[in-house]
Amino acid sequence: MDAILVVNAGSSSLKFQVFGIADANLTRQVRGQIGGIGTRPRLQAKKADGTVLIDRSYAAEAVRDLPAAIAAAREWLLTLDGFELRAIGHRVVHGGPDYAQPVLIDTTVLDRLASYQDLAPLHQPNNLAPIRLAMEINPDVPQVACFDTAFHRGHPEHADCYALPRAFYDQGVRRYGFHGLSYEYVAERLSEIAPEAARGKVIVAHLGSGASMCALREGHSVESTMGFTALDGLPMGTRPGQLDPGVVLYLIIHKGMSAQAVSDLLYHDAGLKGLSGLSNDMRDLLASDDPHAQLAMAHFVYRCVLNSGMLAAALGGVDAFVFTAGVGENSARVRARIVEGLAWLGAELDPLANEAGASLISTARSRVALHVIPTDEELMIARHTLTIISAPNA
Ligand SMILES: Nc1ncnc2c1ncn2[C@@H]1O[C@H](COP(=O)(O)OP(=O)(O)O)[C@@H](O)[C@H]1O
Ligand SMILES: CC(=O)OP(=O)(O)O
Ligand SMILES: [Mg+2]
Repeated sequence: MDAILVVNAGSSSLKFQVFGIADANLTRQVRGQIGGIGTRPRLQAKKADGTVLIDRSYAAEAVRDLPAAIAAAREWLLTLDGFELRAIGHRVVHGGPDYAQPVLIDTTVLDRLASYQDLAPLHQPNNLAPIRLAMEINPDVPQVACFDTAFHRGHPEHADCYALPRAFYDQGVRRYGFHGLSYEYVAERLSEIAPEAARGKVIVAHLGSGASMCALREGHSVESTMGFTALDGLPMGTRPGQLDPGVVLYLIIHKGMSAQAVSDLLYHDAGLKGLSGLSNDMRDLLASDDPHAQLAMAHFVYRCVLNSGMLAAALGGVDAFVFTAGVGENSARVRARIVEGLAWLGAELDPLANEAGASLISTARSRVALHVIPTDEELMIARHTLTIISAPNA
């Protein structure tokens, strides 16, 4: 069967899917991931009908980072047969000022994407490594890069800029926003399950290991909590979220930290991990009664609520609020605590629906419809990839 392989390297997971192509349509064949990288690594993959193909746990040290996960996933993917690889679609987190659309990859594109590596050090190297590998091994299989930043590129300039001298904006110092493939999918899915709300003012909270929120108006992104890099906005597994830039200056000037040491701190040792001193994995914090774990949780919830207020202001109101990604899809407790903080917007949780993992978790009288929509970044990547390889000049 002709197939597209999709690869999505996040900060705590490597996700992959195989889609069959029949009559220019995509059919999901295999969906898998290595999640919990560095904490509780687990390789899982299923066929579209739910048949388990593999479910294997590893010691934390055995898959301690993304490169190790890429190697483990590759080894398993090579055991799959029955697929004729027609293309590979990749999530590439940073598209910089150059890419507002998915693109067919060649060495020029690859070099340009590599030049954004310092703007997304936690992701970009892991997004590009599988591309290089496939170029070497399968040079004839087309590869397509799909960007987290692309969905946000229509922001008005006053939202896209920082209050810095103009030259910096022209050089690419802009508020890009990330998780765009997830927001693109959620916007589309919401238009199917709640078309009226989807035409209105919607906040989507993508709460995973990386976390951000997006304000959607009529299905289009108008604001994001993330900016130039994926450090801004909400606190995350290992990233602090919004931080006074004065802290960075203080660390360099008064604490003698090098740029690399500050980068390591902000990308690897801050966020839930830094504040709790325990773990970057929300499940560990939820299971702990350690006061530092509880502080990290309280901070996360508080910042989610504060940022919701900011996005509500950007939209001038909120018709619907959507939870997605690892924490948003799976933790009823975190959802309940965030919704408590949204009561001032008229949001009212249906606790039973929330505990049951329903798709609609608000009461009938809630002024904000509350949804849980499992994201599918890989489906968006597969669609973009198919479009690009089907174009006449591809
Ligand atoms: N049942 C759960 N309760 C709370 N958090 C969860 C649960 N399941 C997964 N998570 C969290 O989801 C995060 C991973 O989400 P995911 O969207 O896959 O992240 P990423 O793509 O950024 O690697 C992890 O931090 C994990 O703790
Ligand atoms: C951009 C980003 O933070 O992605 P992820 O949540 O997959 O780590
Ligand atoms: Mg992710």
